Amino acid sequence: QTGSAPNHPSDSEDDEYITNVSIGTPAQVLPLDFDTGSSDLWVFSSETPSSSARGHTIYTPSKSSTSKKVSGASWSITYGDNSSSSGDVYTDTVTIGGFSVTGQAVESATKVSTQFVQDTSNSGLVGLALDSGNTVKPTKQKTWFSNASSHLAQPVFTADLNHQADGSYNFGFIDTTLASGPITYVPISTGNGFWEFTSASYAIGGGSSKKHSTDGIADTGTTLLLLDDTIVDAYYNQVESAQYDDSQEGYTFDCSEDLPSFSFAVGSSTITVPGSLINFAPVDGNTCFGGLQSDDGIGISIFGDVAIKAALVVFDLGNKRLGWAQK
Ligand SMILES: CSC[C@H](NC(=O)[C@H](Cc1ccccc1)OC(=O)N1CCC(N)CC1)C(=O)N[C@@H](CC1CCCCC1)[C@@H](O)Cn1ccccc1=O
Repeated sequence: QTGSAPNHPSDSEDDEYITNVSIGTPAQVLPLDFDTGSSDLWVFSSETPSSSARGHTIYTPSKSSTSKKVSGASWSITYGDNSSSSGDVYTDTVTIGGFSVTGQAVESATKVSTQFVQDTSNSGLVGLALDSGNTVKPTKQKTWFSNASSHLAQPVFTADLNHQADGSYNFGFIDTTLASGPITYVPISTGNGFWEFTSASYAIGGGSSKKHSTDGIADTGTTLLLLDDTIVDAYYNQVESAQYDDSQEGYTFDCSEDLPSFSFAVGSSTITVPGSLINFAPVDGNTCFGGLQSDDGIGISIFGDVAIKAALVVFDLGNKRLGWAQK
């Protein structure tokens, strides 16, 4: 058994990637943001204050014949960008790309932070990190992929994200035709509950590769590529008009500049992010914001959408490994 669902960028900046998910009986279809950096499936619902839910599609458990309230359960999550949400928990049938999981924990939001209220491109998140990161108390719940994996042809899923174009999340199979190069696998460390791996070196443009160990996570829920300051400073040193813009809290440069590519090691291979993907978005006039920025010393680097867009990424739970193939 397999599943295949299209995704699309939420806006002209590729800020998020949205996939339609069916919840309940009859199906209630919500646009959700798949996040391999967290482990809760939560939705705007009939329990979300209507002033907060305006502009969002909501899940109404009472309209689903297969919903069950998980008595005494609650959840609460705060993300890296300080957005947050919390609420109570139901189980229901959740179908993604034609593959159904029954008894999936669907976390219903009774509170959402301003960022979520304002971001009407999604009606919640599907967490696809490891189960250990789930926030439901008193009993942790499993992710949709964890519940699905034992029934899928293979315990794997792939992320294919594209700049201003549709992509896919495939479950239970790997469509190698989505990639231009071979898949290189690296082991993940599961201690923090993320798809966490180590990259041994990087290169800027056609330059020589520099040994630099990066401990990072593959995170579809993060827009940018966030790496150590030394790497980021070295990169923008190669961009003539680049400067650190305090108000934007990141490097900006003249939009007309040709940006160098950025390559990072995956095992004995490398993935190259073209400069065009690092010219992330205009901020004003002809000043543009970079898709490669500092990880602010948060102790872990984040290979977010800017990096994932350059590759087909294989999340292999069965073998506890991550696969990267150039696109
Ligand atoms: C340094 S983690 C920052 C990251 N949030 C972003 O990447 C947001 C995404 C976004 C874009 C547009 C509108 C709304 C939200 O976008 C920016 O912050 N941007 C994009 C636009 C740029 N101009 C400025 C910088 C983040 O918390 N991700 C988490 C998932 C997000 C939460 C917010 C909603 C979307 C999904 C998550 O995987 C990060 N995680 C990873 C590991 C552990 C904990 C953790 O929490």
